[in-house]
Amino acid sequence: MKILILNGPNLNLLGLRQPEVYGQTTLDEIHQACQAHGKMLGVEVKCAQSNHEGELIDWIHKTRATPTGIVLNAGAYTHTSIALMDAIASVERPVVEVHLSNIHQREEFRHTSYISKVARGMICGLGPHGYVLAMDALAQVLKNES
Ligand SMILES: O=C(O)[C@]1(O)C=C(c2cccc(Sc3ccccc3)c2)[C@@H](O)[C@H](O)C1
Repeated sequence: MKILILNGPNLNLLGLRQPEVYGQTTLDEIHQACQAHGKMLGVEVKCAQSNHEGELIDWIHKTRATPTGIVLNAGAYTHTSIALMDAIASVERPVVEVHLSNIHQREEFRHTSYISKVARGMICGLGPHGYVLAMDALAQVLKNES
C-alpha cells in the first residue's frame, strides 16, 4: 500500500515567507512528518514537489502502476488546472485534496477548485496537520478497497 504526497507550485518556498498565511513549517518538515506517519500506518510514502503542471501530471500517471492513494496540494493550480483534474480522473486512484490555508476564507478566485471535482475529499485550513489527516483517510480507503 502506497501514499504519494504531491505538492504543487511555490510550496518549495514554504516557511520562508507569509508565515501568517501558510505557517512557519517548511515543506521538508511536512514531508518528514508524512514519512514518520507512514511508518506508523505501515504504508510506503513517496513525497514530491514540482512547480511544473506537466511534472505533477506525470507523477499522478505513475500511480496507475500500483494501488496508491494521493495527497495533493496543487497550490495555485487548484484553481486553474483542468489538466490536473483530467489526470486525477484518468488514474482512478483515491485523492485527498489538501490546503494549508482555508481557501474559502480567502480571495474569491481561491474558492474554485478543479481538484475538488474529482477528489475523494478535501481538507483545508488545518495547516500541516491536514496532510496527516489526509493520510489517515487514504489508509482507510485503500484498506477498504483492497
Ligand atoms: O493553502 C494552500 O495550501 C494553497 O494550496 C497554497 C497556495 C500557495 C500560494 C502561493 C505560495 C504558496 S507556498 C509559499 C507561501 C509563502 C511564501 C512562499 C511560498 C502556496 C495557494 O496558491 C492556494 O490557493 C492555497
